[in-house]
Amino acid sequence: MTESAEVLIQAEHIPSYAHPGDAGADLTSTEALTLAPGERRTVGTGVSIALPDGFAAFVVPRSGLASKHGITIVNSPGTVDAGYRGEIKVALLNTDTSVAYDIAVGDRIAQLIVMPVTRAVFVPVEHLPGSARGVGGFGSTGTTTLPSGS
Ligand SMILES: O=c1ccn([C@H]2C[C@H](O)[C@@H](COP(=O)(O)OP(=O)(O)OP(=O)(O)O)O2)c(=O)[nH]1
Ligand SMILES: [Mg+2]
Repeated sequence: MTESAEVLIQAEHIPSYAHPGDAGADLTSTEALTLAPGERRTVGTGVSIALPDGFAAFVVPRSGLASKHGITIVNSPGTVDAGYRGEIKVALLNTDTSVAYDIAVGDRIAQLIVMPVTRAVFVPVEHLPGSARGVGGFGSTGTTTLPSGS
């Protein structure tokens, strides 16, 4: 990862990248709580940032919490706008149907990915240009392996 951007921050715990080259910086919980099976809760991180213009940050789940415990984020990826100055919060969901999940203060609950974004200039038209895909979507190509060369 070669690109970097300066992001102004106020935080109890500065989000940290676990390894060089990681895309996501881990966000920690400011609260101790237990997520009952099926429960969702919006949890504080104690982090407020000012992104440069032309950037956004995305709050995304940690794969370990998801695969081991079923902990995900309801609105993933949560979008943090460049103009947002409030506390970044994480809308956690325990998808497990039988096991509660305990979170302690300082636990890493999500990760933040900072990315450049493009604002669209929407141009209304009568007809959209054709494309190879056309209107096919939502599984239109099936699930089995495509023939090689396609
Ligand atoms: O996971 C998230 C998603 C959003 N936000 C903050 C930053 C973002 O800039 C703001 C608004 O988010 P969004 O636009 O997704 O929510 P909304 O429901 O459309 O609220 P609003 O009407 O304030 O835009 O909430 C978070 O802290 N965590
Ligand atoms: Mg919004």
